[in-house]
Amino acid sequence: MTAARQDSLAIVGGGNISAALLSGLLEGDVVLHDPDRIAVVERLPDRAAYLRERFGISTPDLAEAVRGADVVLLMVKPYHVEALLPQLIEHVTAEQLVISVVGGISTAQIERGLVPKTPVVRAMPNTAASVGEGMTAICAGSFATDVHLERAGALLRSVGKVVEVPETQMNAITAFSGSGPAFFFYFAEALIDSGVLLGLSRELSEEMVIQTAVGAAVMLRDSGMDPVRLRAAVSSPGGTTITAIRELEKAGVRGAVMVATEAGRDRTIEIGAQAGSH
Ligand SMILES: NC(=O)C1=CN([C@@H]2O[C@H](COP(=O)(O)OP(=O)(O)OC[C@H]3O[C@@H](n4cnc5c(N)ncnc54)[C@H](OP(=O)(O)O)[C@@H]3O)[C@@H](O)[C@H]2O)C=CC1
Ligand SMILES: O=C(O)[C@@H]1CCC=N1
Repeated sequence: MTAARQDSLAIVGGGNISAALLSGLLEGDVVLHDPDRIAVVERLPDRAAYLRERFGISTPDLAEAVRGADVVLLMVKPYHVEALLPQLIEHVTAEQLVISVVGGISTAQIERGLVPKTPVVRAMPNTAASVGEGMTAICAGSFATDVHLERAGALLRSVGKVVEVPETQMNAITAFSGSGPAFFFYFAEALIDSGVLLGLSRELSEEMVIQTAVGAAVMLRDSGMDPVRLRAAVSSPGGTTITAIRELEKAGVRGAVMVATEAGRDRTIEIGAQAGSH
């Protein structure tokens, strides 16, 4: 049996999200992509050397990476896009698919800087792609067809779950599931500190919080019960859990989470507007 031909990928920007994707594709129990078909454009020489060493990919210049690539992934910070597009237009053709994970930047903003009719898919992944448990939302730009969406979806599905959404939801999703792992890590940090406050060693507290988080995540995914019912099952009448939850409610933690994600969404909109105003 012949394996299906894999897309050759040119990834522009070799930072955190790029490494998460590479790790998911190349470091799991099963290697999901041929490293020879992945080129990463990274301008920091030390970082480029690290990526070559760790993943076995190549790190050529932009022209060489993009030449002949089926898919060009933009993984740079939003404020780098404006300077990047004039370089990309020199090399990217409308026969290639561009996938942008850049927070706050719309497909229209990307399309305006490329050769007319270049298909663009906007994606918002998260760093859990590194362990094959990513959550990515995708939407199509004006020139991307279902075939392009499916191609982007297939690549990102190999490192987690993918949902297709209207582009109007992308800024909210950036603040919600793009940033999402950071919120869970933040809560884990707080719980580990609280174990230390209660007199446990940091090592023991960390071990117990991590396993509790894994157990709770698997229950959320696999039990068929929603978070409200799962929490109710832990909260014995007049017991310790409901007493502690009363304190979280008094401190306004639920409201703070909502205000925080609204602020993240608003920041995403601001970033997009700043990028478009130059
Ligand atoms: N981190 C995350 O969890 C997620 C990030 N994103 C999005 O991904 C994008 C990248 O984020 P992240 O990986 O965290 O950022 P990083 O800063 O970690 O990585 C970006 C890298 O790209 C390099 N770079 C910038 N411009 C160019 C260029 N023209 N050519 C080559 N390399 C370049 C940067 O170099 P230098 O340092 O010199 O600028 C940097 O090393 C952002 O737009 C973000 O919104 C999306 C989902 C999740
Ligand atoms: O913090 C950020 O701006 C990016 C977007 C989503 C996750 N990280």
